[in-house]
Amino acid sequence: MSKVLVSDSIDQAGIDILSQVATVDVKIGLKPAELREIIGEYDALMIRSSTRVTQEIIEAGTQLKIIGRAGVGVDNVDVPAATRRGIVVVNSPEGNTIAAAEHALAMILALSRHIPDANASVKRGAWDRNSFVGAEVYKKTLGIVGLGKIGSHVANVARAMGMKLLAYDPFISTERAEQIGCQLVELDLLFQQADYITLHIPKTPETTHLINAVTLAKMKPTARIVNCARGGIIEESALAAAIKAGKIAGAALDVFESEPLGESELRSLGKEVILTPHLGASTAEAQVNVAIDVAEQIRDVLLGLPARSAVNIPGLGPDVLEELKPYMQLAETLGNLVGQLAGGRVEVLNIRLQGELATNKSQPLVVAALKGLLYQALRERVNYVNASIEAKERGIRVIETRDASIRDYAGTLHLEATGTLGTHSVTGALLGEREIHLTDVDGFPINVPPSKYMVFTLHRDMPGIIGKLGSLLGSFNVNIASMQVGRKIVRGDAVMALSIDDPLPEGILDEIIKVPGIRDAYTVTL
Ligand SMILES: NC(=O)c1ccc[n+]([C@@H]2O[C@H](COP(=O)([O-])OP(=O)(O)OC[C@H]3O[C@@H](n4cnc5c(N)ncnc54)[C@H](O)[C@@H]3O)[C@@H](O)[C@H]2O)c1
Ligand SMILES: O=C(O)CC[C@@H](O)C(=O)O
Repeated sequence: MSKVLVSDSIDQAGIDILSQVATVDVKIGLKPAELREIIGEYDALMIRSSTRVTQEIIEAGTQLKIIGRAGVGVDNVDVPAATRRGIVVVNSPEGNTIAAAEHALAMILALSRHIPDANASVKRGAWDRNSFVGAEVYKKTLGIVGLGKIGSHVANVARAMGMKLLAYDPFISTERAEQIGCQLVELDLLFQQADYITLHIPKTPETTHLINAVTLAKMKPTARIVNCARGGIIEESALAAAIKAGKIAGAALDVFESEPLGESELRSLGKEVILTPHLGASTAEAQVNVAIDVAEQIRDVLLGLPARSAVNIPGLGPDVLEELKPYMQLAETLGNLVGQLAGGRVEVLNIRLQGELATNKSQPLVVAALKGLLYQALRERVNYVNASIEAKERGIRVIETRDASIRDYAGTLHLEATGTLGTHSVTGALLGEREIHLTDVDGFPINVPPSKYMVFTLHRDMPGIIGKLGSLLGSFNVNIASMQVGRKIVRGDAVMALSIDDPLPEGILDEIIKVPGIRDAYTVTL
């Protein structure tokens, strides 16, 4: 059974899912050296934001197949190091969207009405109504930096509160911004006009210290700024100085340049500054969402299935992936099969997507086919993350063609592998949306579900050949589960596909090839 290490606090709903397929160890608060010491035993690691998964940890995780981040940001994971090692990194891009957006909105209102300090003063025994006169957000301008998932939800709620919305996001269209009721503007204009500025962008080299002494100087003296995105987008020393000097009115921060927040001038400021300890995602609902989302992906990857939100393989929405998953399994099976038929080193892989597949995203299918093709060479080392890199390094040329015409099946996938030992091809389709069927081998039509152990022969279609092969296998105690012949013309060349119950014992393939009429034979394990 696989082993999963959970090294940050994760909702039980996630642990329950992982326990269906793995032994789960929950060890919270491990020091880096302790994590490095034990990570080698585990197939999967599930974390939140506290565990730092450095290159050193990744290198020590010799069995690791997947790292699951129960949340959005993967800035605590060395993703390039994981990719190099073929480890899938998954996250939960949407599980805590609402929680983070509501935290930002709560910060805006709390800043406007001095809720934290007013609360603290009443609890101290005071009844001071004069020190906490606030400001309304109604008809005020909110500047949203980053109009993605969280920024858009903030916009929707803020609009309902009667705020005027400006947004800056160089990657979204004016139409999209207008749909959400935002006017897309340049950053400087947003800084100049906003009464409230809320940040919902990732931390990148471009966004690091986006809020600094220079940009703070562009803001209104009454402006308040909220950061529930990532620490480091605001230069904290410049922010503290600007607030002290009255250059802006206040700030609410949930995230910090260094977490946990250590010595900081921000701690010493009054009611104009609100600080929370990275609580954006900390709602019961969000924690259940992200735990389930990530645990399901870890479970899938441990079962050999693709993950829907892998950050280091081509991104696909969950809906698209759900639809493609069975076809990805088809592609992988066909890749594995054609690789074994071709034997030797494959130099060119032709992939034809037919029917409904021709209009689909092909990249995941190509990756799955390559994963299957390379399985014989690389075994468990090849996966959806590194299959393309491995194929490239081996000089495998991939040629992709599409044919939208629909023949016998809604969608078929055809793979042809040319290698040092010749060319072979296989075609497959899905029956009833999930059941894989081989529909063609080397140009001969067949219709068989693939099985774990198979034998294929290329032979002359002539009387007695099936009986002779059956007797030969019987004499070696090989039990045939099913058999089918595919031919183009009567008494011409034909292909036989046999499913057998156990692996073909050594040496029997040579005996099969000696049967008169059989020209070639292949044994395959899928
Ligand atoms: N505080 C928390 O606990 C918490 C919880 C969840 C998410 N987050 C953080 O919130 C942020 C937003 O998350 P999301 O889910 O909305 O992400 P998202 O990817 O849906 O949206 C991010 C948006 O930022 C835009 N963007 C990128 N670079 C930009 C730039 N230089 N200037 C302006 N816009 C830019 C993108 O186009 C995108 O629309 C992330 O940093 C995420 O890590 C924090
Ligand atoms: O509470 C957490 O795990 C952090 C959540 C948040 O920062 C995220 O990136 O999803």
